[in-house]
Amino acid sequence: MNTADNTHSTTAADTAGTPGLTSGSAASSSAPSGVPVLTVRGLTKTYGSGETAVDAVRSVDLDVASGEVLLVMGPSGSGKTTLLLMLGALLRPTAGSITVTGRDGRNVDVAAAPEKQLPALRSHTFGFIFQDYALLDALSATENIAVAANLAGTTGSAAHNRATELLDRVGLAHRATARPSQMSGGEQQRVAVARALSNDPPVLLADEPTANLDASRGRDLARLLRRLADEDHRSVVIVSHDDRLREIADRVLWLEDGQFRQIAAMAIDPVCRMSVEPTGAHLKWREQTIWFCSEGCKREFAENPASFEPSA
Ligand SMILES: Nc1ncnc2c1ncn2[C@@H]1O[C@H](COP(=O)(O)OP(=O)(O)OP(=O)(O)O)[C@@H](O)[C@H]1O
Repeated sequence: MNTADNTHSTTAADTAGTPGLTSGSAASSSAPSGVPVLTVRGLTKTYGSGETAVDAVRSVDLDVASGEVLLVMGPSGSGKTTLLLMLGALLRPTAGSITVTGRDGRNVDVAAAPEKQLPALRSHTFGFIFQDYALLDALSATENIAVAANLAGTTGSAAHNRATELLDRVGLAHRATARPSQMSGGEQQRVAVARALSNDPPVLLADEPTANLDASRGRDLARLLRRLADEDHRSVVIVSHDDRLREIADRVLWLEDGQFRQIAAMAIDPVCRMSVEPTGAHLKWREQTIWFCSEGCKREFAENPASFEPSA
């Protein structure tokens, strides 16, 4: 990651920070060097109207480069899912443009595309990864991927071969005939990643992909996403609360009230590793202020601070 031509203004190294301390870099939604694949301007989504209107995303600008892993974090209700759904042409924006460059080099404004073009646009441009995997339990791992390949126009033995190849790529060749209910959460999410790759999309969009995985499986999944960006030059956009994903991100952006804000104001709870606002539970330790998401994490830290040191 962070190869020489990836001179992002906010890098994983910048934002990893010391647990409990605010990180030092400002969030940047501007383009890193590299070929832009997604260019977003003035993106806005308002749900409802009149007195009950909710401005979920407010005039957001964003560029995502080829091969870049972008992590969007933020509190619950800040607009992360709304943003991701709009990027993937699953939700119409109220205003703004989303220009995506396809594998053929052509630019399409997803926000302005006619409704009848959207299914084809989605299936050739985006791969989706969801928190709950969204696999069909009546089908085997191979069949789940082959069905997605079918929808993107690859049929018969070609679809089966593609599914087999992708299962191998995510390290699950030996689970080809297993059904989702026979697999662990980590395995199911890997199948979901393979399915997302079935149409060879330039952009992968992931909504809380590690939320249901334990620490080690979450890390494995994060590394897999990083590898797909590096090896295939895919852009990967992840929205998540999971601080572990910072390790593989080229940039971390903080969304709050539908707008990107300075990430410098955030701290990392050293116990649960969540990003937290430096406004609630805290204590002084070794002349530093350590911030927590809750009194529970603060208590846990106070009982044995040394075990939560960065190197622990
Ligand atoms: N279909 C909808 N109709 C009306 N309001 C909605 C709808 N979907 C989301 N909202 C509102 O839009 C805002 C942003 O919601 P969104 O789900 O995008 O946030 P989020 O950051 O993904 O939250 P979380 O982290 O809890 O998933 C919230 O105030 C939410 O209540």
